[in-house]
Amino acid sequence: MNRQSSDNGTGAVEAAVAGPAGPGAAGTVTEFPTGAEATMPLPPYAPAPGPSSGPDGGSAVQGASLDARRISAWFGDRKVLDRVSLAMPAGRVTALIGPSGCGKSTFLRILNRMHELVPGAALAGEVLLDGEDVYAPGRRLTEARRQIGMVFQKPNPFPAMSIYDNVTAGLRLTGLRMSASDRDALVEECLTKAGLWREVRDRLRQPGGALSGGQQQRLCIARSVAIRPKVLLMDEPCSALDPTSTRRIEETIRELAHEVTIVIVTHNMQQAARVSDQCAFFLAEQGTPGLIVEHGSTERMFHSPTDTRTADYVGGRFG
Ligand SMILES: Nc1ncnc2c1ncn2[C@@H]1O[C@H](COP(=O)(O)OP(=O)(O)OP(=O)(O)O)[C@@H](O)[C@H]1O
Repeated sequence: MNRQSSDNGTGAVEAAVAGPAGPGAAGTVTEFPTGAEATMPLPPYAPAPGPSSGPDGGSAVQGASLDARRISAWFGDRKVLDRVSLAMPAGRVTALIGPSGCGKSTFLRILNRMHELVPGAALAGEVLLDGEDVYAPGRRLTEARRQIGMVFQKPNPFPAMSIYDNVTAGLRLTGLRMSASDRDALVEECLTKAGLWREVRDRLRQPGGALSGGQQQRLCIARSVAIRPKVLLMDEPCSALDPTSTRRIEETIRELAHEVTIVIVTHNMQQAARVSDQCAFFLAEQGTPGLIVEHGSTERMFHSPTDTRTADYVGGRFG
């Protein structure tokens, strides 16, 4: 099924998940929702469940499965992805790797319906979130973005807004009301999950823009987590950060993976090896649209890939 760019104005939403600076160079969006979509209520807030046991006695898998089927994408006449299929299991970290320009970010943006905000952009295929097509007719754009959050390359907190208000920004923009004590608990919970609570607990009323780059990125993660997404997309979330901040974010990713499905684009092969459970290797050869050459468990992709191009890429011989 072909789907042309369908933004209708209210669709220019990255919800609060994305924040004011938008996704960056390609398709920057800075508007917030208006009208009915702006006040779409969230489900009632409930404290996050504690660790639970699955049938095998281990932790129950949370998050949702995401299944991309035969995704093709165009910018104008130019096809940049060709029938890419990838299953991203619930509660796992999937890394998208590959050389620059092969369509990783485009694929990521298709997963939460951001691609369609770019003028002239089009796509074909299906994205199933726990079996339901996020592009189904009648399905709200904001609903997809609430369930599938996004963290960008460049940290984009609301700089003048307090740390506390940054975390709750998504709730207010989507119309959720909750008591002050529930809100306090949520802020602590989300900052803790993002690995930032101990560093900011005494200065929650200071502006988000006063934090370091790595702290700002963790604040953005806290903001995304606050609206309880089922999936968190991360587009090179550490590329603007120093090694210490990078390691801190990687720890956060591993901790969050217990409760949310994560899909991360990274150029850093060590990072892909450290944080992901499975990898998909994208490639666009000689001006052809990007496709997935190979995907599988991170262990296998790094130690016994079946395609020589994968071996060359993860081995640092090109890219
Ligand atoms: N807004 C846009 N308009 C037109 N073409 C675009 C746009 N965004 C991306 N492209 C093109 O689509 C192709 C895929 O780009 P994309 O950013 O998805 O690749 P990528 O693998 O994520 O690259 P990188 O690793 O450098 O971020 C590229 O050829 C790029 O030039």
